[in-house]
Amino acid sequence: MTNNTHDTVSAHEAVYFIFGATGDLARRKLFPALYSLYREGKLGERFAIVGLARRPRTNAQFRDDVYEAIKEFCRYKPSDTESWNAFVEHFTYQSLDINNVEGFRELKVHTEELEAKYSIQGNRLFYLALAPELFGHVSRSLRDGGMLESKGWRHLVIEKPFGYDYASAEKLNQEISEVFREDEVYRIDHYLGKEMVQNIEVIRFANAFFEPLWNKNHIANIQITLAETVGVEDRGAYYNKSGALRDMVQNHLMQMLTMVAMEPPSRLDAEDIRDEKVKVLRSIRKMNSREEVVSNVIRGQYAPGSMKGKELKGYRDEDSVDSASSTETFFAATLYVDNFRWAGVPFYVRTGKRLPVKSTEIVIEFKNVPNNVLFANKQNVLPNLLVIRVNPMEGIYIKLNAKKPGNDMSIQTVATEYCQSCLIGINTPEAYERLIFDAARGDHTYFTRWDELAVAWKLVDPIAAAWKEDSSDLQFYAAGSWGPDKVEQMLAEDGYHWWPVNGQDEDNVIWISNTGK
Ligand SMILES: NC(=O)C1=CN([C@@H]2O[C@H](COP(=O)(O)OP(=O)(O)OC[C@H]3O[C@@H](n4cnc5c(N)ncnc54)[C@H](OP(=O)(O)O)[C@@H]3O)[C@@H](O)[C@H]2O)C=CC1
Ligand SMILES: O=C1O[C@H](COP(=O)(O)O)[C@@H](O)[C@H](O)[C@H]1O
Repeated sequence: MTNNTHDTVSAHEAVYFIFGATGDLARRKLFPALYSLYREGKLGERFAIVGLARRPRTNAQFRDDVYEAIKEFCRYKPSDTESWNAFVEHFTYQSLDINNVEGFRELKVHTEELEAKYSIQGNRLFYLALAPELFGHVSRSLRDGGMLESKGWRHLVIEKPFGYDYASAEKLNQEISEVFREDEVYRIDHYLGKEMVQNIEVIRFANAFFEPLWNKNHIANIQITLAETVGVEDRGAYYNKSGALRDMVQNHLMQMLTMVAMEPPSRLDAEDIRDEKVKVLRSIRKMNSREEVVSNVIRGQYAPGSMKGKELKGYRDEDSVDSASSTETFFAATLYVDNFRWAGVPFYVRTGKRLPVKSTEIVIEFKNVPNNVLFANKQNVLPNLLVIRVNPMEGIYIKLNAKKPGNDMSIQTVATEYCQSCLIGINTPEAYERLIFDAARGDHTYFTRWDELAVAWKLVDPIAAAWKEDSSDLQFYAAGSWGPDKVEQMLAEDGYHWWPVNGQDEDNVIWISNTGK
């Protein structure tokens, strides 16, 4: 946590401004997250939520929208009328174009009324669920409209994507930093709000038997998979400019890699943790030429295919996608972290849309024992694995070798699993709940600092530039498959293979698990 972290008890006593309150993110994620926080007592009663967007809405209409959103997307369903009304009366709506400074002056008057009504001491959280090109405008209008003149704190929460490349991200950051200090800015990467991503620190730093092995001497390779079954849905216009590299790799994938690879921070403090993460990003080997990109990265695009018997169209046939698009919907790469701990250890990463399962997993494959007498007997000794299941199933398992009961030395793989989702059910806090809560209490730990973002862009920019030169390396894969064939080869060349994800499993494994399997 940063030094300016607020007391958790009073942190939620604030006015929350949702810019983009009529949009998809507000509906699917933000209103449900706020309701869950409320139901769990984390918002208290001294708070107000102001929805802002251009289209006209009365307070009553807005509250109806919030109701529908929560009914559809929240892990808690709206309670009885009395309790529901007690919650929703905290919501008001103002029609506002972010370019209209006069509208911000009206907002200031409205805000002061709300602060008086709920005894809020001037704490203001501005959540920008808007297109990134509007971030700079909003920041200026907030300042010019007098919205930053309050005696409490002001926190700016910004959605991804933060820029399109390093140059645009830097410009955006410059615009924001004319108005807000870095410690007032909370850049969302919702993967950092996921339970199991945060759990990486505990798994690593609270278990005596992992940390001594967590290095090149004992780890053969690390595999990170972010597989999605969905296609681009109705986001073709955005996605076609972004592709998997900017949509998933520059942010979510890099963030997970840094959590796995970072040095233990000396304190569990936001700045110490983020310092360690930046060091990892700086150590990732850059690809400086098209040749290096082509030999280390595979990009793919889904072609027509099928999943669970359903025919699926190819990416180029999706709405708002151009029919000759070379945008990648799949990315796989071998990355190296060139530092003492990880020298020579391949980090195999892959992400894609229209893959057979929805699953985010991190696999740590340990090296085989140095002198395995059992190998001589052609025994099937598999490497030990630690698997962190991030999404949608949450949990961890380790795979070990044990003797099969009997007279010979046959070997049996045993997997011991902690399935968190099986224990807690699907009602675990959503990433957005944690992140809104942390942003209110001033904890930056799970938000990306500017220097992290800058280095991440500098890593992916050369890849994008190499791809722009020529698209001959783009591979097609059938929707519903595991991506281009070359992806298996990428590991096979190093003598490895991708471990199955999402509970797909090999024969001959005994599970000891709280799933009951
Ligand atoms: N949707 C999602 O799941 C995710 C979204 N994001 C990011 O969140 C942000 C918002 O996304 P999303 O909700 O999907 O986008 P939408 O297009 O659904 O919503 C955009 C919102 O911005 C408002 N808006 C647009 N122009 C103005 C303006 N000039 N003044 C005031 N309000 C304006 C719109 O309302 P109106 O037209 O009424 O003005 C609308 O409420 C984007 O940066 C996106 O990349 C990130 C991760 C996931
Ligand atoms: O940020 C994004 O993430 C989602 C995947 O998130 P998850 O929590 O469902 O794993 C992805 O579908 C989307 O394209 C991307 O913008």
